[in-house]
Amino acid sequence: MSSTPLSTSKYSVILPTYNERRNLPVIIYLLCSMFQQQSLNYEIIIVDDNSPDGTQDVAKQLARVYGEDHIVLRPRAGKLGLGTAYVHGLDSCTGEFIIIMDADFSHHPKFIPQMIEMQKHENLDIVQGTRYSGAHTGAGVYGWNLKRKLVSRGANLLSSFVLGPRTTDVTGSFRLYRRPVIEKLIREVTSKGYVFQMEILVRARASGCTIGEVPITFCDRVFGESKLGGDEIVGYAKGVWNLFISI
Ligand SMILES: Nc1nc2c(ncn2[C@@H]2O[C@H](COP(=O)(O)OP(=O)(O)O[C@H]3O[C@H](CO)[C@@H](O)[C@H](O)[C@@H]3O)[C@@H](O)[C@H]2O)c(=O)[nH]1
Ligand SMILES: [Mg+2]
Repeated sequence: MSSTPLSTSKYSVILPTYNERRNLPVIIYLLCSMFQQQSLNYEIIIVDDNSPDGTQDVAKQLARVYGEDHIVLRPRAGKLGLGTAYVHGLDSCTGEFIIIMDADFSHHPKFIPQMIEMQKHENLDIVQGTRYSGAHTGAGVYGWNLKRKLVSRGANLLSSFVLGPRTTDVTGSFRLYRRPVIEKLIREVTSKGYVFQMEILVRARASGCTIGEVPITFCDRVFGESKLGGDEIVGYAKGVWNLFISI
């Protein structure tokens, strides 16, 4: 246990899950251990879209182990998309700060203290984990094939070129927000799927939010499969266009 807590604020993690039964126990263990070691006040909101693999049963067991004040299950009836999962989870958050991340260990909780530290030190609205800056720290993507790397780089280049958000990783979804900031931005966002991350960051820049970046390593999942399909890629391109004509 550290003697001086990093912060006295409460942190709410929104963890969207779809078929993450095998990943959930470990990510929850890593999150809870990190928050306890840092003496931070926290809750984890699991937004599960009725996963057929029984993710919700595992979530309920974890709530019994770690306490229902720390693990909150907010299920939905079916697979309704990643963007709307955050909107749904946000309604149940009680912390002053919101952390969004993936449940498949691609986003390691060890980076969260750095994100909190940077937010406090620079009094920022948003801190995002970036895979595309700070390569000397080991930041980057590990485990993706060339096609997936090109899709990710292409998506970032497209939005940088068209929308100029001036951050290095607009599609990444490991972020810390001040709660009022994400609550305001989320009301403006129209995307439902993976494109949500890019839209919210572009809108954040347009409305003058202060944004910091912490380099992160993104390792591809070990268990299960990515839910990113061709329709999400088409949806992304449409999202860039819609923002271009509306902002
Ligand atoms: N509730 C819910 N959760 C979902 C859904 N789709 C995906 N998820 C959850 O969202 C997280 C990310 O999904 P993955 O399928 O693992 O995404 P990825 O292909 O690894 O993509 C990652 O990189 C992208 C950019 O490069 C990111 O845009 C994306 O958010 C994610 O970080 C996982 O926890 C997954 O269970 C959905 O429709 N509903
Ligand atoms: Mg993943």
